[in-house]
Amino acid sequence: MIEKLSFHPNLADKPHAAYIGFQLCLEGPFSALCSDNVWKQRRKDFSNYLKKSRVENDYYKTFIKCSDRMVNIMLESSSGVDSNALCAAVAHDVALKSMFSIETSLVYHPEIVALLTRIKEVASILTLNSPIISPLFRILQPLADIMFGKLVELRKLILGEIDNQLKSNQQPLQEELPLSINMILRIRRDNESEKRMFKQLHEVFLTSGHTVGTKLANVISLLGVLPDIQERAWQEQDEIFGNDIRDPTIADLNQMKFLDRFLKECYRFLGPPFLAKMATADINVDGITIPRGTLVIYLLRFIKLHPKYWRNPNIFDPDRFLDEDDYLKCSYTPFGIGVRSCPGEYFATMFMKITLSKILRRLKLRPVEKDFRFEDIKFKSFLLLEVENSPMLEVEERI
Ligand code: HEM
Repeated sequence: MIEKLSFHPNLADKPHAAYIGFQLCLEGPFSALCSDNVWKQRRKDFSNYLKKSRVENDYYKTFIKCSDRMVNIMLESSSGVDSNALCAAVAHDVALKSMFSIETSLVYHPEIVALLTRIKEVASILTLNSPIISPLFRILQPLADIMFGKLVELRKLILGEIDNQLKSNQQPLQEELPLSINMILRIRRDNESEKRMFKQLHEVFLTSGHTVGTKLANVISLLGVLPDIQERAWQEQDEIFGNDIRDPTIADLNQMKFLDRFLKECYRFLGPPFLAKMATADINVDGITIPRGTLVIYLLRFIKLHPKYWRNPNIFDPDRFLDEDDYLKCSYTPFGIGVRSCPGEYFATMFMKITLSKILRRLKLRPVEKDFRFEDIKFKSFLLLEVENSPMLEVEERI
């Protein structure tokens, strides 16, 4: 049923009421309607800029550089690693370099990262409470504008840099420019408003940086509290690399089957808790009619932990994915499903695998608070499901 619904052309719009927090700051594929030309064009852009060949050829070096920097910072953190702050910073550095062609070192500026984190939290809270907040929307809009106004400095920096890049590209070859510049060129050509430009840039920034930062931090927390799993993941790295300290190649990454299963199991616990869609016309599926205008919410959290679909669903067991055929494809959808599914899946997965490979080979992680176990982890529902009480992690170098 979910599969049929997800690929149904009349059930692909993200209803504004359900994603209201994000409406305040996004205006691109994420929040536009499928019938809207903005969605078609931006979706094409995202898909083009995030395709496999581009990720492997254009972004690989950035992934390696940023993950090296992150491992070094972890090694220097004598009082323990706050994976949330570190991963958010690294992910935004990666996003700015790959999508905006801007070199940053946010890893050394926790105050900017803290601001970004607050903003995304407020947007998530607005979204999750939209039925209550919708009537107050008019009152909240100016407040939100003031709050997002705090991003002005960062925007200025980004736009200033983009302007420089535009000046040095008098006759730009669209394909070779970063995603953000291509978007701006088109927005200016079509005389669209500055506001729209900010929103679109913010969308690129948020979708590429926030999601990856949050998921990477959560995955590292889980690794830290699951010592047996961490050991198995390290053994796999040891079998592939032995004492060789080279960077992982694409072929190496493809060999990391246990790491793949570990990530999938992390996503089963940590993917989006829900997806919301709107029927734009009557839909008939399996004898059921969903009338036009119906808000359809997929309760993914419920499905991903339901004993009908998963053996021992509350146990963290990457090996359940060894016999994947046993599981219904649609009970596992961390990147969404259908025409609105996430175009950044390969980008996110590749960066995360490179970073985890580097961490596993060099470091052993354990919670500073010795008794902290997987069972102590609390999950909280934002737009993505997140770890609420990430433990500070102690780092030991593997020799
Ligand atoms: C671990 C990281 C990520 C996760 C878990 C994730 C998850 C998701 C989910 C669940 C959706 C909604 C799908 C739906 O409504 O059916 C989505 C949409 C989207 N994601 Fe991601 N994402 C991640 C990384 C990225 C990255 C790195 C980018 C871009 C660089 C990106 C860009 C987008 C865009 C543009 C959309 C909107 C697609 C549309 O509505 O047509 N995401 N993502």
